[in-house]
Formats: sequence, C-alpha cells, structure tokens
Amino acid sequence: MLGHPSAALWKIMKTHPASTSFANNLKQKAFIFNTASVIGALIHALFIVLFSYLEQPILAWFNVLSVFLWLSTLWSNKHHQHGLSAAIMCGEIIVHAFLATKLLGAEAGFQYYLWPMALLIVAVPVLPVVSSTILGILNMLAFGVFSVLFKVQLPELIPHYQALYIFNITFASIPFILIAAIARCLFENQFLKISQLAEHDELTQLFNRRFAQRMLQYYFSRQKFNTTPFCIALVDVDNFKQINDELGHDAGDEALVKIAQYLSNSLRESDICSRWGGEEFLFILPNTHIESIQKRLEDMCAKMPEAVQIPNWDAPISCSIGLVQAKQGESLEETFKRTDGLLYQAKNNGRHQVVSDHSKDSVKAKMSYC
Ligand SMILES: Nc1nc2c(ncn2[C@@H]2O[C@H](COP(=O)(O)OP(=O)(O)OP(=O)(O)O)[C@@H](O)[C@H]2O)c(=O)[nH]1
Repeated sequence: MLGHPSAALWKIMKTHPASTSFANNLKQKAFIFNTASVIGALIHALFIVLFSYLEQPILAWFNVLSVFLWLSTLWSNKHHQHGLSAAIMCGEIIVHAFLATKLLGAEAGFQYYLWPMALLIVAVPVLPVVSSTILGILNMLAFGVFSVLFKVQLPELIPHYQALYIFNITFASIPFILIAAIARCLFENQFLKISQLAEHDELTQLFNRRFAQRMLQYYFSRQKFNTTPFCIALVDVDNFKQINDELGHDAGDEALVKIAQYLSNSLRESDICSRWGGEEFLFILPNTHIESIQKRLEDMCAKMPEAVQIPNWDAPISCSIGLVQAKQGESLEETFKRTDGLLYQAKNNGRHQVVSDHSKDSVKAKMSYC
C-alpha cells in the first residue's frame, strides 16, 4: 500500500515514464550529476598537478584514476544510472580521503570532501532513502576516523599545509553549499508545482473544489473564536447546456474559461473564487458583510453578458447566484444548504440574478435586463 504521497508520485512516475514529472525528475538529476561529474574530474585533474608538485607519486597516480572514474560517471548519468554514479563518486572520495590523510595527515584537510559527498548522496534522491542515509553516515564516519587517526606524516610539507588546508576547505564547502541550494530550489519548485496541481482546476486555473472545501472548513473552524463575518456565494451559469449542445464541448470549455476569468477578476484579492464543479463556482468572501458584497455581486451579475462573449453565440451568457453570510453557531453543512436553496430560488425566479438572505424575507435582487 502506498501510504506516503511521495510514494504515490514515485509510482505514477514509474508507471508512466513519459509523464512530465518523470522527465523533469530525470532532467534535474542528470543536471546535478553531470555538474558534479565535471567539477569532480576538474578538481582531480588539478590534484594531479598539486601532488606532483608535492612529490606524492601515489596520490598523483591515484588522481589520474580518479579523473577517469569521475568522467566515467558522465556515461552512467547519460544512461540514467545515477545510483551507479553516486556509488562510484562516493567510493572514490572515501579512498581518496583515506590515502591523502594517511600520507599527508588530517591537517591537509582532504577528509573535508566527505561532507559534500554525504550531502549529495542524501539530498538527491537517486538511491532509496535508507541506502543513501547509510552511505551518508559512512562518509561522515570516515571523516571522523580519518580526522582522528591520521597525524601529519611529512613534516617537511608543513609550509604548504595552510594553503592546502584553505584550498581543500574552500573546494569542499563550495559544492556543499551549492548542493544544499540546488536541493532547496528543487524542493520548492516541486512543492509549488504539486500544490498548483492539487489545488487548481485544470481547465479554468481557478482553485478547485478540494481547495475550496479546505478553506470553508478553515473559515468555519475560525468562526468559533472570531466574530469577523464572511460570506459564501454559489454561482451557476444559466442554460449552459445550450452552448454545449449547439456549439460543441470545446466552445463550452472556452466559455467556461472566459466566465472563470471574469468572475475571479470581479472579486477582491482576498476572496476565493473556485470552480465547484461543471458550470458551478463557489466564492468564499472573508471579512465582509452581506450588505457590502451583495451590491458588488449584483453589478458583476449584471455586466456579465456584456463582458463574457464567445464567437458564434449571440444569446447573453449569464449566471444565477445564491449568497449567504455565515451565522454564528451554524454548521458548514447548514450554511451550504442555505446557499444552495437561495441559488435554487434564483433559478426558479427566472435566472440571471442574485438571491441572498440579506433581509429577513430574502430580498430578491433582480437584474434590470432579466
Ligand atoms: N464544455 C463543458 N461543459 C461542461 C463542463 N462541465 C459541465 N458541463 C456541462 O454543463 C451543462 C450543465 O447543464 P445543466 O445542469 O442542465 O444546467 P444549465 O443548462 O446550465 O441550466 P441551468 O443551470 O438550469 O440554468 C451540461 O451540459 C454539462 O455537460 C465542462 O467542463 N466543459
């Protein structure tokens, strides 16, 4: 069973390899790993020169091998074998840090490269979380052991050590910060994309019913402690079936998009305009009394036929609205039932109007050209 949302997403991506999320995911991983491969190969090429200068032939020759290993990860990245790339990089860094700290001592600072490696392997999801955490811990264990165990082996190199130490700390910390920044950007981007998909209606780009329901629950839960009034309006497009029947479903969709734009543009920024389903929309209007909002909705309703027009359709496109102000102590279901009842009245009264519970006897605010 897939309990966690990311597990569900992972399953979708695996079952539908052509999906955008899967392609984006591969692209992002390939970008991170290709960057790591190139930077890794360059730094190790630099180390060949450095170790030759320090007369450390074992380390110089090992770095020749390292350059090939890091370049070989470009091949595994190309074939989306990022787990293999991570294993090669991780293995190389551990052996390299071991050799360098053993031969030069921990003061040379080569063990610090284990930090960005640990971060890369844990932060970028190329291996299952347990394996990557174990590998990350292994890197950090190696860091601790090498730092404690290996003392300076070649005292004559001491004048170089400060420069070497600063060089290593710098080159180890740059990828560390970079990986953290990339991981954060990816997380934020993906979070935004997923929230956008989860909370918005695909056709109209308005908030969807799920989001509106959550917001309704939020405002109702707050109402117990807060006396700020808020209103709800249920908006239903009039005779929409005719548009679909006569012009086809695509023209109907086009009309819905235009209607949605018009409705949401007519509200304040703090109001929530959602697609409740089909040709029905729900407004949540916080911090507002019914007296002030009713006039605005009447205006919106009156101007709609002029504002919303689609090709080959001369009949006015209008809507009917049921509007209520939430009452203290009333449940969400009861309030919603009232709103639905007023919308029903608006339809029965001839459509293209706002009916609210503004006055005691449910004032009907009928538009001049109904
Ligand atoms: N094109 C399109 N049509 C939709 C969509 N969702 C619902 N509809 C159509 O909206 C129409 C709703 O019809 P009805 O419930 O009879 O309502 P109506 O014709 O608007 O009549 P009244 O509400 O009584 O004024 C149906 O034809 C649905 O197929 C959609 O996403 N796209």
